[in-house]
Amino acid sequence: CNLTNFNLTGWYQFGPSNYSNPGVLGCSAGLLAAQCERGLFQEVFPGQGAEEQLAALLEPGRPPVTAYCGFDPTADSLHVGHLPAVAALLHFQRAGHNVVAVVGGATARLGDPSGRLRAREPLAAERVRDNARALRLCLWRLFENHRRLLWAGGPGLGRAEVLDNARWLGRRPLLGFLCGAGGRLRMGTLLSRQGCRERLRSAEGMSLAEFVYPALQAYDFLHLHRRRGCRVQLGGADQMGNIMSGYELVTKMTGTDVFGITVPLITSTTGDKLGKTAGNAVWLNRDKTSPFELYQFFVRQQDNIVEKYLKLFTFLPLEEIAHIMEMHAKEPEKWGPQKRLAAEVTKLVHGTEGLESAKRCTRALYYSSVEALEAMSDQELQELFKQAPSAELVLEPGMSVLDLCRKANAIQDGPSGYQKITDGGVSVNGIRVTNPETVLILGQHILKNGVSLLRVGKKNYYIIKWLQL
Ligand SMILES: Nc1ncnc2c1ncn2[C@@H]1O[C@H](COP(=O)(O)OP(=O)(O)OP(=O)(O)O)[C@@H](O)[C@H]1O
Ligand SMILES: N[C@@H](Cc1ccc(O)cc1)C(=O)O
Repeated sequence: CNLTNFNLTGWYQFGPSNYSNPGVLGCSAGLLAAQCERGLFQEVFPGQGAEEQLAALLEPGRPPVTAYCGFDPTADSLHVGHLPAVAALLHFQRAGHNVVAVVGGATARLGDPSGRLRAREPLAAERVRDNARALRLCLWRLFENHRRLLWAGGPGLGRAEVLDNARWLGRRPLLGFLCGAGGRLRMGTLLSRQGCRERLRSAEGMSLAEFVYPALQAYDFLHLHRRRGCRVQLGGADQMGNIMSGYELVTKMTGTDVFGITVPLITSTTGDKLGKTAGNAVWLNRDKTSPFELYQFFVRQQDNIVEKYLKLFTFLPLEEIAHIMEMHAKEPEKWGPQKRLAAEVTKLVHGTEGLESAKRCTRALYYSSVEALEAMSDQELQELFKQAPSAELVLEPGMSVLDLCRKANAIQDGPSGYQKITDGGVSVNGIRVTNPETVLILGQHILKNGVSLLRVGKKNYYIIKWLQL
């Protein structure tokens, strides 16, 4: 974290992580230091100069500041890689500041070249419009879930807004833009940014549309500064170049000091940035990644990363995270930090309902809970079906457990499959069946919601959906 340059005594004067309790401390002075401690802030711009000004700006008792972060609708959902940027906005909000999430309905048409070796596939206007709508809803859900379920502080939470930059960029005539903002941004500076230099050197080069992308993002900052008094832009580490262009434009056109803060990039175990480009996105919309899958993604995190993720993705106080980790050292087999991480993130993303659903699916699939399976909605069953081999079968009169196992392709044909059952290797809805000829009974082998959970061996689960019951 590059915040070591900061006058930390200034930041810490009310205690580093106590800003989330404004009733007691009324404090945002610890905001940046606290987020730095959480590993949430990577760099601040303009480095040295920001030290005193930003400290003064966020001083307790001063009017709230507005911070923004943009998300391009290049897909119809946000993903886990976006969560640190969203969490950074939410931490500003928790410290009493106002936040704006901008959906890039205009910028997505051009495609941000930052950190990319190749241009994005162009997206049709209609597709961008649909994606933008989905992203707006997704962002609102995050703000709302956070406010309702993760904020216990009563009043004191700043305002949150979701805006689409198509509202202002879409209406801006080219000539007006070039004569205004275009006249202030310098070619030399734009060309010298690392992302631009790399792309110009590459075989593919760079289109004019991509080249002007940072200028449009810079214009967003200016627009939000004028309309909302926005002083801070947040973004992933790959956004620093664009944020610097915004800084240049706002300071030149208004003479006001503004700031940029980046969050670290979340990478996969193979080191790729988690997201659409690397094709490893874990989505935040239920139709793409179910609450259960999201929950399982976090439950599966290794010990060496889970503390970092608790700090980044949850709003638990650092002391509580330290306690969770101490308990984990004593009882590692309980996977306590992983489960807490998964629960907190699932609650933020899908609300209490989503968390219940994720736990229900987990109990049904990994703990053979018949009650959980029986309580499932059609949507949950479909989501669960994606996770385990499944079969849709029609119940025929006199159908036996052996028939069921064969039709579901759960055992081999011939004597070895038969023996698997007689050896006690098969259970239906959690009850072991050792007689292969046992006839299936409604309400016992087939649950009220027309489903059976078949287990073969220790870990092989099959979900059966009975048709035409
Ligand atoms: N894996 C990640 N870790 C941290 N921040 C991220 C990650 N992915 C995206 N972001 C940040 O989220 C914001 C919006 O990103 P955007 O939706 O435009 O995706 P992107 O950066 O183009 O990534 P991709 O298209 O590969 O998913 C940016 O500030 C970006 O830096
Ligand atoms: N350029 C950002 C998205 C963004 C769009 C508009 C903005 O004003 C800010 C950020 C990205 O691709 O990640």
